[in-house]
Amino acid sequence: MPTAKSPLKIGTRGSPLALAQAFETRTRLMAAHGITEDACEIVIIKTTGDQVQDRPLKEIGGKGLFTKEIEEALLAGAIDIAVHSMKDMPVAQPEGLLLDCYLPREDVRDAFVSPGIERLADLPEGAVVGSSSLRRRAQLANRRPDLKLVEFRGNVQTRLRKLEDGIAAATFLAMAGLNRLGMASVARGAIEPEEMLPAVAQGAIGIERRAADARAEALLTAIHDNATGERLAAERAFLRALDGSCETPIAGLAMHDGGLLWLRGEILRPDGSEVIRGARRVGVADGAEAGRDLADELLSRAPAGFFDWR
Ligand SMILES: NCc1[nH]cc(CCC(=O)O)c1CC(=O)O
Repeated sequence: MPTAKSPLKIGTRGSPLALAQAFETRTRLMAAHGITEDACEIVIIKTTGDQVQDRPLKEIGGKGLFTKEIEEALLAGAIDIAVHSMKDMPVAQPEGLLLDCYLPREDVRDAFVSPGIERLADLPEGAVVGSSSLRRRAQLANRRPDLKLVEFRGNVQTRLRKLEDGIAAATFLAMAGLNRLGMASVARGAIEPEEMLPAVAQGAIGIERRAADARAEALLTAIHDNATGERLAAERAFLRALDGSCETPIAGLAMHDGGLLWLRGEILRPDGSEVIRGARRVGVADGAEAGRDLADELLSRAPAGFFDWR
């Protein structure tokens, strides 16, 4: 058990959303184990993704822009557990680390954010929308080739200011992040998965640890949400089989449905000119296999050159 003398060190990025997720993790650990706040110390770690604010992330390149420094701190023993947005996590972890604890998942949907327009469908012909997400950009270009897409980065406040300044008529954020920041009122509404399939693992928080750390394992087992684990096993296997990362226009969502796991996935050309969709319904324990199988199917249906952007 962590004590005030040897507290559990919880590593996190310093952004408001990352901190909210770290605090939620600490609260759950305290409730599950009857430990006090000073037995769980929050340690802020600056990552490459945090340092570069002026360029689209895909230009910086490389996987794990928000995770590399945190995983190094875990391996070095500077922290004991690391709290992550699973959406930003590479599909495989470095040797010696394990990522097998998930908190109950938040809203998986994307939010439609606009000062003047009620719904995505109400955007006028040729409207300017801001997003730096390859997935959202490709999905929007596919549904609404008339829209003009501009790059949009920065935290929620920065993006809202850009909207107020008239740089774009609308933007998109994860509902989960807005909910965790107590900012759900910023969203005009949530976009249903049928209209915009979310990113793999959107809305899920994962907690990583050293594989050999028995204390961390025992602490995390008590707060793990099994249903979220089953869904992410399917979604992440799908992404892994596509060799995807946050640099690729891929969407995937698994939901429990009538005792089964229902996995939907799609891959897009970055310019949105083509989308390939598929789905599987399998037993809850077979999600990973279904994810790989669905990825194989979509890849086999993709015409030559579909992945030229890789
Ligand atoms: N790529 C940034 C990122 N990573 C996780 C979230 C939101 C929270 C989540 O999906 O769990 C966001 C911001 C966004 O897409 O609005």
